[in-house]
Amino acid sequence: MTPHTANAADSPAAAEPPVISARNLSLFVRDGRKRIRIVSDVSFDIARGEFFALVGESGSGKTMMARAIMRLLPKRMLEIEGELSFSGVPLTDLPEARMRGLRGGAISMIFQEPMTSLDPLMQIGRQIEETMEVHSDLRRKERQERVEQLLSEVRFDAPAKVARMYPNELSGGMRQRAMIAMALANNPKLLIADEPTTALDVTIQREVMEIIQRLREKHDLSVLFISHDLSLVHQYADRVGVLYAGMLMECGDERDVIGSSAHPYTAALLNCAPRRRIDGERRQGIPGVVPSPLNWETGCRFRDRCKYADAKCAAAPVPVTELKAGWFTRCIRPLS
Ligand SMILES: Nc1ncnc2c1ncn2[C@@H]1O[C@H](COP(=O)(O)OP(=O)(O)OP(=O)(O)O)[C@@H](O)[C@H]1O
Repeated sequence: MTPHTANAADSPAAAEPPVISARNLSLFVRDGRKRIRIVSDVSFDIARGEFFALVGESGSGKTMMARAIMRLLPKRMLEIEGELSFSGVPLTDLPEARMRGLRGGAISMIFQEPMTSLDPLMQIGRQIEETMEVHSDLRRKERQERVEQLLSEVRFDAPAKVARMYPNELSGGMRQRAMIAMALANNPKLLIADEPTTALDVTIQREVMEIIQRLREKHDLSVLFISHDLSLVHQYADRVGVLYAGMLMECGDERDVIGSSAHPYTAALLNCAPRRRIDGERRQGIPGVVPSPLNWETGCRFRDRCKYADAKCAAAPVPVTELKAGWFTRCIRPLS
């Protein structure tokens, strides 16, 4: 399948391999003796410094993609087929010892719930220092200085004071910022952010997004942003991948995917998004539910919920069509 990638020649990072490259990637989980495919034939690249958003309804496979990149689950629980590489290094067969060096080092991740990463019994500064102990050879004094520098980068006015605090002394938004500081401790190349702002109110959400954006610009960080929130994606992403029932239905520049959605699923998702409500349109859910991986059939997986579908959509696997350089869709009659 053709890679879902931006026009490489236009990219300033054309000479170096993408930070993330996925080719015909499928993921499988085990349920007893059954091997269940939960992601099918996904291809995309994330270039250096690029903000790539993965969107889709609950159960579409976004989190499992992130887990595959971080290799957070052992092979017996999450199997990877196809190619997945990080800055040219294949991740699929990388020995666990080397993967541990990348995780929390060159690749780091933040979650919706900061307490997934933060230890409630340890001071914030100490926790950030610990990640540096694993991945760097900085001395104690240097680590402590870096902790304060990181905390001020995520806009704490009194970093030394925050370093001595425990997670329960911070508000939700402050905890999220502390988690970002921790994720940045070892100068990652890739930050995976899985619904990092979903639990926060709108003002704090903006603040966290602005921090991620600023850090990304300052450190040339690539971001894989997993979200349901298309208005945030519209505002911050360079490129967007739309995942549905484990398949990438559309992928391309934010301007194309959000601005002129080619796949009826992208259009339907946008129709549910708050941005459209502001325009005065009524919010509509997409009728029906995402099919379970146990019930995937040949043909387009969205067809039962698609208002444009006919018999042809069920007949054969849907090929990927390139609409223009770097903009792909998996629909036999794209809207654009
Ligand atoms: N151990 C498992 N056994 C069976 N199915 C699984 C297992 N783990 C995950 N799945 C299925 O994999 C699919 C992808 O789940 P995933 O959590 O990646 O979706 P998501 O898009 O991140 O959803 P959300 O937005 O709710 O987090 C879902 O259909 C889920 O039911």
